[in-house]
Amino acid sequence: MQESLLNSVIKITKNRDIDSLEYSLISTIKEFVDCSEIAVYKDLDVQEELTIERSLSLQTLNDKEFIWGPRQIIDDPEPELVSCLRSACIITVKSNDGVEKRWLPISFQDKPIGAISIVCNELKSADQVLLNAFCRIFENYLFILHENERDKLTGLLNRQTFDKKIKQLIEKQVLKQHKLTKVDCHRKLKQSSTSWLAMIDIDHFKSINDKFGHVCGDEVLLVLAQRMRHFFRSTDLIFRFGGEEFVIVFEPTNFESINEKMSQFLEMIRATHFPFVAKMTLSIGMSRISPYDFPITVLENADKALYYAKENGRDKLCFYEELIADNLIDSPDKGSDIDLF
Ligand SMILES: Nc1nc2c(ncn2[C@@H]2O[C@H](COP(=O)(O)OP(=O)(O)OP(=O)(O)O)[C@@H](O)[C@H]2O)c(=O)[nH]1
Repeated sequence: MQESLLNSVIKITKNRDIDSLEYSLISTIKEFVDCSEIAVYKDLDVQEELTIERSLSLQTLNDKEFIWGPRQIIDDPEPELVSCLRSACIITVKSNDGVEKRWLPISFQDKPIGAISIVCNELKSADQVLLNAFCRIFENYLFILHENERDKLTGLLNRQTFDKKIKQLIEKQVLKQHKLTKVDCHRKLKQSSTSWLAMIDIDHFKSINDKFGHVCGDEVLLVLAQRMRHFFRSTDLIFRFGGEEFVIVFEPTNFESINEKMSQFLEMIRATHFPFVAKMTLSIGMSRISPYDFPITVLENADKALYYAKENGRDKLCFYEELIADNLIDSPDKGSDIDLF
């Protein structure tokens, strides 16, 4: 027991990203505690309101079979989960047939940010001690990983994590594509839906710095980052890529939807009153992420579209694929001067 426990701790602390950490935590709990369901919940804290996402779950079907549940926003969370998140206390509910559901809070810098739920027949006191210990290890390690993945000023994902995250996304798409080729008619239906990458750059940001100083420039960056977090879905990955440059990787959707969403975003930014600057605009270059693309190619494509937007009046959204189709930019073989790592 002691040896396998140590091995589990080693397994948990081997992780280098938060998604794998959640996966290890659930598998470890499953290994040591006899239960039928485990899930990790997160409070996404959108516009200071409780917005709960179930980031990962495991449901046992029988001795050998279980299913992993995907990331999902919970529109109607159970009141016990809400209480657990609000009070940072363990909440337990026992049904008449003896099945127990327990919610354990997960805190980050003393603030509850999520919870682990577990369903089992009877939670023995030794299991309770283990569960609490696993949650504390998870919390501590979450803190370290969070610090490594995030940009210090804005709290958005940093550039160093981009490569890993986009590779994971492309791998997922390739797998999906393989499955769909087996069901050809399904593929036709889904063809127009792909992931997208947006490269966003503030227009004339240097003049904000020059006029008001770097600290005020930082404040503008911070407000923009908050606006982006509130405007886009929690499942979209938002990176601060460089000084005043941001990259967003979107979940699969079709051209019309992403075009509309990004146009609304530009409109929202135009209407926002930023500190020190009454009006600020953005230029955006977009590129489709195809399953067999290299991350650098996607970035280069979005960068070319962004460059075109900057050269053609700024405050606009340009799609790489449209620019190519309309012969407005060079063919794919010509190089770009994007500086990668
Ligand atoms: N405040 C602040 N400024 C930064 C940071 N990183 C980069 N910058 C500044 O961002 C500015 C970027 O300027 P440029 O690349 O010339 O572009 P721009 O003025 O935004 O003009 P266009 O992109 O051509 O519209 C420079 O003044 C940098 O010093 C940062 O972390 N904080």
